[in-house]
Amino acid sequence: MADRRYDPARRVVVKVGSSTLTAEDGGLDRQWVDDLCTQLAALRADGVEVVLVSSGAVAAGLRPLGLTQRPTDLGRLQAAASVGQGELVHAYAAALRRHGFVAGQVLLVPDDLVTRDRYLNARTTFSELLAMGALPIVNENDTVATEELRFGDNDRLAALVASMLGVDLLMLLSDVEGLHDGQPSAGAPVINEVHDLSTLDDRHRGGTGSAVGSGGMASKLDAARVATFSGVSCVIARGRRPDVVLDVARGEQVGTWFPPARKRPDSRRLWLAFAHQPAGRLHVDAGAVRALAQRGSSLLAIGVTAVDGTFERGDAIDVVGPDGHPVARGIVAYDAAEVTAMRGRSTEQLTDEQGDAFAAPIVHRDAMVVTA
Ligand SMILES: Nc1ncnc2c1ncn2[C@@H]1O[C@H](COP(=O)(O)OP(=O)(O)O)[C@@H](O)[C@H]1O
Ligand SMILES: N[C@@H](CCC(=O)OP(=O)(O)O)C(=O)O
Repeated sequence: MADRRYDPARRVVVKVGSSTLTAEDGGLDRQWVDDLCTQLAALRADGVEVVLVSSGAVAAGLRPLGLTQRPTDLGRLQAAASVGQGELVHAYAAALRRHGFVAGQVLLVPDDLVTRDRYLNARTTFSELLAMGALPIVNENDTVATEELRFGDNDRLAALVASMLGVDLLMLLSDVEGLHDGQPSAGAPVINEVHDLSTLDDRHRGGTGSAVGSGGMASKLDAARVATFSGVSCVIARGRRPDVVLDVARGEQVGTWFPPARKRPDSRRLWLAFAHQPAGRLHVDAGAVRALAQRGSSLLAIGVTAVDGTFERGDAIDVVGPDGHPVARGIVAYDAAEVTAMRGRSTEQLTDEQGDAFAAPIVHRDAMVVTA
């Protein structure tokens, strides 16, 4: 078809938000869950590998616990999620089974992706589930995630899973037609395509979102950044649009499309860029930014102007340009005190003074991913 945006996807992550899953009374809309599963099963029957990231645990837990509205305190939110997650997966598993497919539950917390061996382990589990024809259903492990150690919203979690699995397409299904050029309630039109996320501003990032959702548009745009950097197409579309999953998977012009920004970087760099939490920041001068971003060089001490944080050798750090924007993330070869002592000095000066002990770059280019 001439008006396709991209070739039909062979491997997709579909994320559905609480705002789409919930009925008028705030509980789980089982009829919509059935309809979604009919679409997912049709894709799967066509040979497309599908991972579903579904919010809605808290929403699904409200009614069984006799709650009439979403609690605000962490303890009761976690209790509601504990009850609701079972309800949610049961609803998906029952609906998929009617189409002959099996669901597998995957609950993740950020630590599962931060440590390299756990990241690889999670990736293997997904691959095995997909190879066996099952449909992984993912959510944050809300009952154990703490305020400080959360993905925060499932848009980010879905983008990390899409990046980790190297899928072709990430679909973020919400209660809006796509990214509006301003507040949807004020009649701002939907943007069809976004080729450069840096052209968007606060008008597009909007507020925190609907009453039941948590991230709003800002978290979807952050997810689009992670996806497109990872070589994954991203589409934001309305979850209740008939056949939305099938149409978006085929590349039809639905919602807002964010084409991949680059070819998929290698898996280790993607993990470094997104899953890893930086332990500190290195501020660098404009010359170092050019060397990293344009020439793919290693970061040398001479370009470092300041050091934030108390990191150890081997920790992940962000490299920040003179304007305060991150330009790269990498594994640092020295601890914070050593980098502080070395900063601004040439490799020759350092070798003259210290011998070979400080001759290596601060961050070697093989252990760095440029994100600017
Ligand atoms: N520029 C914008 N375009 C579209 N939606 C926006 C925009 N700014 C803010 N929003 C809000 O984001 C909400 C969707 O986010 P959220 O409630 O977190 O949904 P979900 O539960 O699907 O993740 C919309 O209902 C809308 O009110
Ligand atoms: N993990 C939570 C959902 C958190 C979340 O990101 O919600 P949403 O913004 O609706 O996608 C739950 O299952 O209720």
